[in-house]
Amino acid sequence: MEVGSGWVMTAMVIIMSMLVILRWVLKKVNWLLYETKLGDKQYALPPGDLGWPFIGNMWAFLRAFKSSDPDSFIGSFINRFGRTGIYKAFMFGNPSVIVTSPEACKRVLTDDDAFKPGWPVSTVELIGKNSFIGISYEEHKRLRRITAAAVNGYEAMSIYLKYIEDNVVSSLEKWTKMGEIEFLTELRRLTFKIIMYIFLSSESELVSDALEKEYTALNLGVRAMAINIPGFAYHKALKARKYLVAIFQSVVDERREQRKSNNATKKKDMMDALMDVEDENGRRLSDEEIIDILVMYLNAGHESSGHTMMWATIYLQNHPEFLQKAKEEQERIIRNRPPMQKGLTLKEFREMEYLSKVIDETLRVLTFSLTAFREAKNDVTISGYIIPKGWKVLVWFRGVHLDPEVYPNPKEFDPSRWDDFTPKAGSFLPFGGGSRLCPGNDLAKLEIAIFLHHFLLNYELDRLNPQCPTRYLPHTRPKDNCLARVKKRQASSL
Ligand code: HEM
Repeated sequence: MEVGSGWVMTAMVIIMSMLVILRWVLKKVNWLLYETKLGDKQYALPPGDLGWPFIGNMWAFLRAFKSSDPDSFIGSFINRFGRTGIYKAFMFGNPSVIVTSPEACKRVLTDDDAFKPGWPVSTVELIGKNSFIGISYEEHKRLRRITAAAVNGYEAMSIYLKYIEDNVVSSLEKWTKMGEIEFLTELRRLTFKIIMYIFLSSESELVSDALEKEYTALNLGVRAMAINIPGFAYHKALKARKYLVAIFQSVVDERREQRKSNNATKKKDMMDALMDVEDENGRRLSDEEIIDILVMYLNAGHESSGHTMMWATIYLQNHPEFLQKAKEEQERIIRNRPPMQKGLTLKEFREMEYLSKVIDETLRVLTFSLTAFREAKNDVTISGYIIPKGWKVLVWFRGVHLDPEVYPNPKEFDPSRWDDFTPKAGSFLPFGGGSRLCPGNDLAKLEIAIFLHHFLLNYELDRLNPQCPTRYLPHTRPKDNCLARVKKRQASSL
């Protein structure tokens, strides 16, 4: 009996030792594959670890972002390697460096000589190789100049203000009659309708709703593992892209026909601008190029604004004192309005000082765009560490916005932190920075402000599950998409 248990013990010790050795060996695979070949430079890499073979740190990333504490992912780097603000890791299939300090983020976003876009291949497949994340530096510069002016700036905003306001007002009114709604889903439909109008002059709700559904599937795939097998999110996303491309192709065909028949009375929209643009050799954009730009812009231009509107509403409702202050400002704007004026003006939008702080604070706490991807064009030194040529760089916006050393008590929603406070360079990046700064930032803020203006004055949100847990992938949202009733605000309900 005693001899038998001795054997069992020995076998267990051997198995345990083998497991420990196996773990050690596996942990060294990525180091062997990616670090040793750097020679002496490997010693100047930032601190961190490249995780397991193939999956790298993705398991840890997904585990954290599927839990209630997504920041435990970066937290584990800080705990293990200190607050260096720059860590090596293996993300989305590539050896990478994650930057989380304002200085490093700013440098990566603004140094176009050292960095180029570095989105995962799977993302480029879904958004399009001719979209801004797949084209050359020069081509990006040219297409950006043409498209950005049409969505941002004073002129564009004054053109779209009335359309946005009319649709906000009618949507809010409609929602009060719909009973229980997924507030987020409805906001996304609203913002999608607006961006469809700006780009395609389309007002068809049927087309708009059908496309928006496909975008939901597309976005689920963007943040998922790139497994192209039926049933997986990435596979569904590829199918959604195919469908979107087919629809946009028919829109392009139809527009080309219209233009042939010289329908000159129609207003010019972004589609016309894209069809008219010529490079220095007189070359025009192909259908594929136009379609990829549309796929990208229509996606970027609605998800983010819809989510931000929802969170601003939730945060305000959770803080009656801030809601009251924001409401009073909007009431003041209405009181000071000339009697004959109908609807908001850009001047009034600029006077919404407190609301602007509410929006900035929402953008910070939410950080809709978790990260942006770049790639080092050469060996680059940041904060004394080397980022080797070809390695990906993840600009971790969320890390900057929720860093207690940059924003005390960072998870607390507090618009007053913006009183007499100008964030130092690189520490407030909701729209990114540098040559790829979001071209829709003004438009997004305008949409959100118009929505909050009308919501605060006349409505309230009655959530069915106010304690509903939050999901962080693909974007931060309540699990139930904010199931709620939108009600007319009673005079005494504050
Ligand atoms: C709250 C709303 C929004 C947020 C938080 C947001 C955030 C961002 C961020 C962080 C980037 C930078 C990505 C990078 O550096 O690689 C970006 C880029 C972009 N955004 Fe937005 N965005 C918003 C609204 C919009 C709107 C309304 C539009 C369209 C009208 C838009 C169109 C784009 C495009 C086309 C890019 C790529 C720019 C380039 O690569 O040059 N975004 N956005």
